[in-house]
Amino acid sequence: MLYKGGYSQHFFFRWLFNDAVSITRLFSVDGILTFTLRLEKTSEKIQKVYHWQSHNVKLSGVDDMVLLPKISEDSIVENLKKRYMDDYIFAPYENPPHIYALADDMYRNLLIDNENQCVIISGESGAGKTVAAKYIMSYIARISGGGSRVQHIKDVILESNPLLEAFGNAKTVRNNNSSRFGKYVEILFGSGGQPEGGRISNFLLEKSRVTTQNVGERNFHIFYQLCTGASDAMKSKYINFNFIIIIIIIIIIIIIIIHQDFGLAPLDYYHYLSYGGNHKVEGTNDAHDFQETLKAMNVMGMTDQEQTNIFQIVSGILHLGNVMFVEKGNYSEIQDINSISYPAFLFEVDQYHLKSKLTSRRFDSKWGAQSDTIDVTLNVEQALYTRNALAKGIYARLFDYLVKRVNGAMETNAPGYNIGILDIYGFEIFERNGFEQFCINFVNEKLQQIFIELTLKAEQVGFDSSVTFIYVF
Ligand SMILES: Nc1ncnc2c1ncn2[C@@H]1O[C@H](COP(=O)(O)OP(=O)(O)OP(=O)(O)O)[C@@H](O)[C@H]1O
Repeated sequence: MLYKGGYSQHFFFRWLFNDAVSITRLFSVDGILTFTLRLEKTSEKIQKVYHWQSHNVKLSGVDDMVLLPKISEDSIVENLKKRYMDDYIFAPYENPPHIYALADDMYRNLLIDNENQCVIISGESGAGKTVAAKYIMSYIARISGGGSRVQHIKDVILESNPLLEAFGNAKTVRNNNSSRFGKYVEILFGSGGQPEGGRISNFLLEKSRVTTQNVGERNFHIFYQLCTGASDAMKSKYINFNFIIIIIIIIIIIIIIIHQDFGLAPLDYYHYLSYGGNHKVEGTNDAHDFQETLKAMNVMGMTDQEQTNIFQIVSGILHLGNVMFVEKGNYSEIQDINSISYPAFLFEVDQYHLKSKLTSRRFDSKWGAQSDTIDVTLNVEQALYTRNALAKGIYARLFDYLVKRVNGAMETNAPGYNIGILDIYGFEIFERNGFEQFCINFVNEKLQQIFIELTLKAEQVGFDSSVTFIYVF
C-alpha cells in the first residue's frame, strides 16, 4: 500500500495521532511507509519518525521514482531492476488504475466508437478531484494533435483552471485550494481527434464566502492575490484611490495623506477578509499566483481595460465590506460617509444612489387599480444584510462573466463528439452547514447513489446465470 502526499492523508494522520500537525516527509520503500510527523504539544515542537509496515504487499520497489528515499542513479537502477524481476515494469496498461489510463481510454473510445464520453469525479473535500480533472485535461491536450489554432484552444482549456481557481477556490480547513464551485468541462473534438473548442458550465458558487468565512479559512484567492500581487500603480488605482477622493474632499488631510504609501493596503484593513484569522497559506504565494491569473486572462484574450474593470469590481467589493452603519432614530445611516465614495467610484456608480440603495428599499404597493411606490428606510441589521447581498450578488455575476468569457474564447460550431469532466466540490460537514453546503452535500449523495447503482447493477449482471439473489436495483 502506497500513500502519496495529500490533505486526506494529512487529516488521516492528524486523526490517528491526535496532536500531529504536519507530515514533513513521506515515502515508501518495499512496502514500508516512512513518514516524519511534526508534533505540537502545547508550545513545544518535537520531531518524531514513525515507521509503518504494510502487509501482504508485493515488494516491487516504488511506483513513483520521486518516492525513493534517495534519488540517485544507483537507487533508480535498483528500483527498475526490482520491478523488472517481479514483472512489474512501467507500462500504462499493466499498472493499476491510473488517471492517464482512464483519460486515454476515454479518448480512444470517443474516436473509435464515435460516442460522447463523461467522467464524474467524486470524493470528499481534499481527496484530489480537481488535481485529477487537471491531469485528465493536460493528458488529452498532450496526446491530441493539431496546429496553432488547436494549440490556442488547448491553452484556453488549460489556462481556464488558474483563472477560475483564483476566483472560485479558497483555503478551507481541509484543503488549501478547495474548489468552492462545481464545474462541468466539455472538450469538443473534431473528426481528427483534435480539440476544436470547449464549454464550461458552473454550478453553486459558494458566494456566502465573499462576506464571511469560518475560522481557519479564507475568502476567495483573488482578494489576497490582488492585494499582495498588484503593482504599486494598480494598487493606487484599485485599492487606495480612496485617498485621492479624501484629498479632494478634505484639504487638511492632504498633508497627512501625501506622506502615506499609496502602494500598500494591508489585508487587515478589509472587513470581508477578517473572519478566518490568518491571511497566509502555507505553500501558497499569492503575489506569484496573481501573475498566473493575469497570464490566464491574457490567454482568454481579455483586454487591459477588461482586466481593469474586473479588478475594480474585486476591489470595490472589499471596500463595500468596510461600509458600516449606525442607528439614527429608527433607521440606519452610513457611519463614515467617505467610506461609500470608494466602492461607488470603483463600481462607477453615483455614491448618493449607492447610499440610498444600502439604507432603503423600494416598496411597491397595489390596491385595486391603484399602485404606489415608496422608499422604506432600513434599520442597521437590514442595511448590513443589503450590503452583503450586494457584495455577493456582484461577485457571483463577476464569476459568471468570467466563465462566459472563457467559453467565448473556445467557442465552436464545428460538429463532433465531446469528453465531459464533472468536478464538483466535495462533501463536507461543518459545525454550521449553510444552504450552499446542504446543496453540495445533496449533489454528492446523489452522485454516490449513481455510482453505487451502476457498480451494483454491473455486479448483478455478472451473477445473473449462476446465483439467485434479491435484486437491489
Ligand atoms: N495526485 C496527486 N498528487 C499529489 N498531490 C495531490 C494529488 N491529488 C491531490 N493532491 C493534493 O491534495 C490537495 C487537494 O486536492 P484537490 O484540490 O484536487 O482536492 P478536491 O477533492 O478537489 O477538494 P475540494 O472538494 O475541496 O475542491 C492538492 O492541493 C494537492 O496538494
